[in-house]
Amino acid sequence: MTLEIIENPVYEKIITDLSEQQYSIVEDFFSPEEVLELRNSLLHKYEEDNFKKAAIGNRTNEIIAKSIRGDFILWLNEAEAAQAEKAFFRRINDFVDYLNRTCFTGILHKEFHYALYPEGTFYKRHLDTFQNDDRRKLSMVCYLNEQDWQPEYGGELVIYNNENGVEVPKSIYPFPGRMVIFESQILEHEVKPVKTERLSITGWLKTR
Ligand SMILES: O=C(O)CCC(=O)C(=O)O
Ligand SMILES: [Fe+2]
Repeated sequence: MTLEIIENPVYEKIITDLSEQQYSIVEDFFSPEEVLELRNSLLHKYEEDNFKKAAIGNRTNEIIAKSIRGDFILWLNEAEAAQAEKAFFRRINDFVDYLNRTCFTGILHKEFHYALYPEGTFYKRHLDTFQNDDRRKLSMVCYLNEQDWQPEYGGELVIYNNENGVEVPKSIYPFPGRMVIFESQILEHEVKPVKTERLSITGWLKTR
């Protein structure tokens, strides 16, 4: 067995960004084909009525709060994943393995869901660990919108970064294939109202 780590430039960029600014944006975590397959899989499952209104709080404290978030979600089960999601989890597992080996992050678990924001919906400013879950270490969001997504469609993710005691909001448009990774315990963020349906896959890497 070899313990050699082959350096991965995309993962290295994420690790550097996270240590310098607590978030990272990468455009090429997945290939355009993988993004398209995930998008098609999401839409297929949504048409089959498998999504449910997202809740606030953890699973024992499910209060549907439309005034806070308006998205519909479907939790993914790795063991029962179809083709597109299998490839997705392979890449995620490879990334987790890399993180654990190079940074000793101690990621043991993960959870991911598809999300669909219908026109007019949003997700108010929050911290992902408010869901009574302090095991969440890193939040990951990959956007599955169509190629021609325009800034005027809204739906930008705004991350509230703190630079030397000053809050600096950072707007990130949900362009297809774009992946945003950030420290779940540190960065508050929100999804601005969308003017057209917005698709993504979102999840958390957890320490225990
Ligand atoms: O879709 C996004 O850009 C962020 C979603 C989010 O903040 C969440 O699901 O907790
Ligand atoms: Fe969030």
